[in-house]
Amino acid sequence: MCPVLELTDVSKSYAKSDFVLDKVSFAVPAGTIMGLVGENGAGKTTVIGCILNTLFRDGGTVRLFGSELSDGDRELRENIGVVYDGDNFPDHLSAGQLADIMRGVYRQWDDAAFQGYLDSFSITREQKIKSYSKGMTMKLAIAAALAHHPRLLILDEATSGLDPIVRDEMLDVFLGFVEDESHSILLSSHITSDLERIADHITFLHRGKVVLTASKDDLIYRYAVLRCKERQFEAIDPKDIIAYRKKEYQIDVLVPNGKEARQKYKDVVADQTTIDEIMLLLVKGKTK
Ligand SMILES: Nc1ncnc2c1ncn2[C@@H]1O[C@H](COP(=O)(O)OP(=O)(O)OP(=O)(O)O)[C@@H](O)[C@H]1O
Repeated sequence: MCPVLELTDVSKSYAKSDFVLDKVSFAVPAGTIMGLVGENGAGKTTVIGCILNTLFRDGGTVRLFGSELSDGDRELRENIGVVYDGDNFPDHLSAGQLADIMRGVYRQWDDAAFQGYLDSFSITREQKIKSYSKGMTMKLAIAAALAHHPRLLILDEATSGLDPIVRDEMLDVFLGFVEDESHSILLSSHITSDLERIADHITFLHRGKVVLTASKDDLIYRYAVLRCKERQFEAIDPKDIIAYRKKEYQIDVLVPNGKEARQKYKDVVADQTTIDEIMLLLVKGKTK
């Protein structure tokens, strides 16, 4: 089966900005959740804009469900649900009024499903969005994105700003969504604990480039960080080093296979790592 979403060498620059999105490639297979992480300004929102054609790409291709999205492509758009961190809808509307609009936008709009989400999120049809809390705003956006039965959900920092309880609830909704193996999610987030909980794969962006893309289980259970003294560091084969960071008393070295490294470099401590630590090493560290 072809990936639900596939980016190949997607590039983008902005006028009056040094930032360049540089040949970004990754794929999101059906039934999986891809986490997109990177420092502020790494290019996550730009990637999402290029996927949705809201930004003009300088080069590269984006394939959704095996086809390229064009501006008037209603069929493909029906199959994508999008949730942004900020304002998703005009705030003078109520959830009920939003449903009336969405019914005209999406052929697949399912009012019963929308009502089901509203009920489970404790949102009434009458209350105006302007009086919502941040959590309610996000829940409404997620309900609206899911109610037209998309196959791909794109979430740009959709869980940031939510308290741990609401976040946990939303993560369960996302996991429920991908139980259908034709569904997928691309989720950009700073909250790496969320990604550790739900992502199947993680793509790390740094200064507009993909610096690493791997399965979450590999990142957590296969990759490792070696804690080295200078002389131990010098003995490490550069081919084994993804990134390293010199600290006051030790050098942390990210390697792709902790088990192999433990056998090869017997006197070095090799720790299991976290998405946060990997991101720090990729962003603040160096490559050999
Ligand atoms: N319209 C624009 N014109 C010029 N530069 C822009 C524009 N939009 C974004 N940029 C620049 O592109 C870079 C990437 O921004 P982008 O919003 O994609 O990053 P991000 O990873 O989503 O960041 P954050 O985590 O802070 O939301 C930044 O340096 C930003 O200033």
